[in-house]
Amino acid sequence: MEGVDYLADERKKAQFDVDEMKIVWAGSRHAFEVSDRISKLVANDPGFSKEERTMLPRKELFKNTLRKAAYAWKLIIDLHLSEEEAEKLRCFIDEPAFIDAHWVLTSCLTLIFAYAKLLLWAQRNNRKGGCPWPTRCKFGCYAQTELGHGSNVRGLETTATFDPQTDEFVIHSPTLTSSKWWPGGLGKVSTHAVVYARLITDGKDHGINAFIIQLRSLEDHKPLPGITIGDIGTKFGNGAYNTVDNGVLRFDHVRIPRDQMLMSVSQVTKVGKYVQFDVPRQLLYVPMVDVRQTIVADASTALSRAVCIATRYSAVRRQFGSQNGGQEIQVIDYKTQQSRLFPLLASAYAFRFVGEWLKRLYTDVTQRLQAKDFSTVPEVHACTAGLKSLTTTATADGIEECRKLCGGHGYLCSSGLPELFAIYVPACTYEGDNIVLLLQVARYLMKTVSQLGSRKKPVGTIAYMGKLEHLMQCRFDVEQAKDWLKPSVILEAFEARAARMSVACAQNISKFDNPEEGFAELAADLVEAALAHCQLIVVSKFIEKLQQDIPGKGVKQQLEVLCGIYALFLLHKHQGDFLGTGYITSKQASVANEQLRALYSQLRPNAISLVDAFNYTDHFLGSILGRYDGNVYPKLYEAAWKDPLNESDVPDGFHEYIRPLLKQQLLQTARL
Ligand SMILES: CCCCCCCC/C=C\CCCCCCCC(=O)SCCNC(=O)CCNC(=O)[C@H](O)C(C)(C)COP(=O)(O)OP(=O)(O)OC[C@H]1O[C@@H](n2cnc3c(N)ncnc32)[C@H](O)[C@@H]1OP(=O)(O)O
Ligand SMILES: Cc1cc2nc3c(=O)[nH]c(=O)nc-3n(C[C@H](O)[C@H](O)[C@H](O)COP(=O)(O)OP(=O)(O)OC[C@H]3O[C@@H](n4cnc5c(N)ncnc54)[C@H](O)[C@@H]3O)c2cc1C
Repeated sequence: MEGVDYLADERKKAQFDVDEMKIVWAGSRHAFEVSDRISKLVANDPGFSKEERTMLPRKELFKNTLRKAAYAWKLIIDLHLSEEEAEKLRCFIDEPAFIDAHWVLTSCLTLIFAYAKLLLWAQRNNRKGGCPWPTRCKFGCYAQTELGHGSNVRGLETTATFDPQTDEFVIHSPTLTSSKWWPGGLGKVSTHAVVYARLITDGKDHGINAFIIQLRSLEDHKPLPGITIGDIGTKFGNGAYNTVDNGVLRFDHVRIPRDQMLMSVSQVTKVGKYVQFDVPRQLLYVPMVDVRQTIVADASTALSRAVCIATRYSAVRRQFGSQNGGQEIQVIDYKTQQSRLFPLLASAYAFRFVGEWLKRLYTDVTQRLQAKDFSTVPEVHACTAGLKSLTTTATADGIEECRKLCGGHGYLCSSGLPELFAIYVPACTYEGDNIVLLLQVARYLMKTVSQLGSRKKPVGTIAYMGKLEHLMQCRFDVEQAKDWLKPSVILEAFEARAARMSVACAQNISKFDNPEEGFAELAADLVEAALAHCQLIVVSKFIEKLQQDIPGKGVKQQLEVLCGIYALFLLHKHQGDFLGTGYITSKQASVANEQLRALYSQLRPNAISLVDAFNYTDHFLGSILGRYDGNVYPKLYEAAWKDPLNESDVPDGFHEYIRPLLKQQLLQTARL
């Protein structure tokens, strides 16, 4: 750090050991050390500068991303980086790129490999020789979505028709709407793709299956015969996701060998016989579970960045209240600022811990899959779908709230917030639209409720439904604000609310003759019930985290404050649910709010140190408002002069467009 630390006084107020909190945030001492080392490596390397990103035209921007990707790849090899270090490098370079897919591919970390490894899981049984999936000197992408269909995977139109004469599949795009549309890395870079298409043998449609298809020549990079590919166009925001070549792809009767079908759930034999394996068909969807859990883990990173910027700037920014010529009030001291900012800070920590937990749950399911145990797939699907939806919606909204919390300056690209928002907001859509995903959770909840009478006992995140009788009747019976700090009280409140909302939906659905009709009619209520269930998971995983041994002076106490804020903020925001289901009275809700305000006051002196614990470099934050040293105004002023518009005092176009107008005005004035 250079120069004066304008936030030094704030840092002195901390009531906890910040270095120990950094380790809690990173997940372990080892994870902290790797992150710390790699983030500094990136920050100190001018090859990874992001300064001009929002000012570059698309073509230059894209080429610059290619350069960074190649440079990063060279570093990985030259420095012998491990998979873990390479993944951190990807994260701290902080530029969405085709390379993300490439990394997954070659280092077991990237998206495509995540998909391919699961799909290939059963393929070993029917395939001898090498895997067709590219491993070296090739790039891959995941081509599922089409122009006409994204959410409705069963509605995809691309066909893969088996030709037993040649032992090949013929891949075809029969309509305009069957064009693959959106895959990242497809438009300009990928040489191969995992393509989802309808499998047809002997005139019979067997539904969606996955195929590995080479798209471009490995010699001159041109599309192979019968293949049309391009970029789908500029996306929302300057810089932002425009570093990625999301693409369009069409096939005109392209032939591929039979063994390039990923035969995880079914197989086509040489004579064209379709064989369905004794595994659930949903296995085809499990790869989406993989990426969704990664997205949950990433949400806390995006939200914490925005919160770090808004918190530091809120301590630097002063408005009103100057007395006797003294300083004005720091905006962070306004209760309204606290009530908007601190729940987001608490959410960042909450999402961190639920992300860690979800990773463990996912690792468990992958191990079970290897052992052909499919019993936990529905729960993991519901958890990843629901938490992906909850965390990405809250993070996208949270980034935008942080922009507003920074007032006018938050709207400048140099605040880092507009680009962060533009890059992040599609997370609410990709890998499953958030509403569509919550409806999946709702289906799981309705199924659970309908099976309650049977011998099947609810377990895992749905175990609370096992005590439904109690949860439907219990009442919150304490009156003091501090009672709201007891984990058992908070947990029961969230369990009772979630259970009652699910049961109410199930009862309303049962009034319809056709349950599907009931489900469709009550979809909006079902989404709310699903959200209540997901919020319960986040709250309960935060509480579980606090039951662990957490070393470091005051660290656990700070986490307790954050957990209380997260839970009570949700309770306040969704008061209608808690009151409507009859678990609490309006007096108790107002007492909870009193407690929430007290927690904000407890958090206030620690706010800056709690965001310091994220250990982000100024490079990663990419924000003048969020600078570690708080030296905001001189740097904002300096940055303005770097804008291309300020290269000359007289702008291009002056002589053509401004001068004639000025002259005209002068003439008119003269006539008057
Ligand atoms: C790029 C590099 C990344 C680098 C590394 C990673 C870092 C990541 C971080 C950040 C960068 C991310 C970059 C962006 C990446 C974006 C990629 C994409 O967007 S790829 C497209 C995704 N497309 C969707 O997600 C479609 C959404 N639609 C669906 O998932 C399904 O179609 C769905 C769920 C809506 C089903 O619809 P139905 O009703 O037609 O379903 P039926 O096919 O009949 O199956 C229903 C049964 O299957 C189960 N099911 C559904 N989905 C499941 C799943 N995923 N797993 C297990 N079971 C599932 C259900 O529970 C149900 O089960 P029962 O019948 O009730 O027992
Ligand atoms: C940046 C980005 C990257 C992407 N990368 C890839 C990629 O690499 N590979 C790939 O294959 N795809 C990719 N996608 C596509 C992405 O997965 C889809 O856009 C996503 O699954 C949503 O599908 P959709 O576009 O069809 O939305 P739609 O389903 O058309 O959604 C439109 C609206 O309809 C609503 N809706 C839809 N169905 C229902 C329902 N049943 N009930 C209630 N409401 C409903 C939605 O909530 C939404 O409001 C990417 C998308 C983006 C934005």
